[in-house]
Amino acid sequence: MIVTFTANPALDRTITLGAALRPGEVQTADSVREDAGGKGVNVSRVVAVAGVETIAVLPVAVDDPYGAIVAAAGVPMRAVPVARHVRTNLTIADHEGVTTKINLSGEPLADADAVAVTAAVVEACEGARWLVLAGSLPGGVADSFYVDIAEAVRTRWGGDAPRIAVDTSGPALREVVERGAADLIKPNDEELVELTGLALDEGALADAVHRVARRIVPVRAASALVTLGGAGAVLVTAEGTWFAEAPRIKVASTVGAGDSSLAGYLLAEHAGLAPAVRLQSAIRYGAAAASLPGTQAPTPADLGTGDIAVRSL
Ligand SMILES: Nc1ncnc2c1ncn2[C@@H]1O[C@H](COP(=O)(O)OP(=O)(O)OP(=O)(O)O)[C@@H](O)[C@H]1O
Ligand SMILES: O=P(O)(O)OC[C@@]1(O)O[C@H](CO)[C@@H](O)[C@@H]1O
Repeated sequence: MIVTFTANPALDRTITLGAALRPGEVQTADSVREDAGGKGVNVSRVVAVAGVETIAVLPVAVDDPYGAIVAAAGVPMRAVPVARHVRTNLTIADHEGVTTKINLSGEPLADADAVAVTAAVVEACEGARWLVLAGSLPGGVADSFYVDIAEAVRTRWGGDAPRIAVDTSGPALREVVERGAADLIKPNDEELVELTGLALDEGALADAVHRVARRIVPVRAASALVTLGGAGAVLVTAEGTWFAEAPRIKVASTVGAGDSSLAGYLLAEHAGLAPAVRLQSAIRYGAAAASLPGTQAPTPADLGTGDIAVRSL
């Protein structure tokens, strides 16, 4: 079972244009769609459609329509009633799949609600193999919120605690890494640069990612899946480093591609597959997500069948 926790969920509204985005002008959209988003929800959606047990723990006000949208999407959920309402994030995808995303911070989470969601995550982790802590933190909680949750889970479940994957950014990611709280982190290249303060040499991107990520793995995080958009992804563990290029696809919307990669990695790990195969699964799921509109979750049937070459670095 894979438990996810999304501290700051989002309703994702995606507007698709039949032309390039022209800032400052009035344009007519081709279509609009809404998906229950937020990084952990996206991971749970992919895991659920792949037939693996999952539960998405979410702070959702009782009168917030977001809860019903998650349920309608078929994502098993543990909704923790809170005072705040879920934000709406906007994506504009142009005719070539170029994606402009505007995220809101959302309302702050009250102290008592933060205590309630922490307790719900701890309880949901009984018997789980992985806990995924994902997305930005809402206002009102400390930058160490994910670290505090990880500690609460490990204190409660001891040797039976799930392994913990974290996909966040900025100060929340820094706390997780400085405190060595994660078994797996999933930064993209920009987040890795922000985290380490080190630049990536564009000429040999995968080798540069390997060098920079080695400053963190395995001492500050047991492993890292660093996604590089259309350039692929690098997996760094104590045992080795592997790089795989992404397949060429027609991009519809890259929103949620990173979450699908993480889900693909975890599904392969859950199935007991080797690191290189986990990386291939991450790449396939990420590429499938990028080829689908909005924040649509890829199913196993959406995955490409072409060879994904993996290189050991
Ligand atoms: N243009 C693309 N072509 C092919 N595959 C892509 C493309 N963009 C993304 N992918 C796939 O998705 C994975 C994750 O993409 P990316 O690094 O952009 O994630 P991210 O920045 O975490 O995204 P998000 O936060 O929106 O989920 C890549 O490793 C790759 O496998
Ligand atoms: O503001 P955060 O929490 O960092 O990111 C939120 C978000 O952009 O992440 C998902 C894509 O990864 C979307 O469903 C959602 O809108």
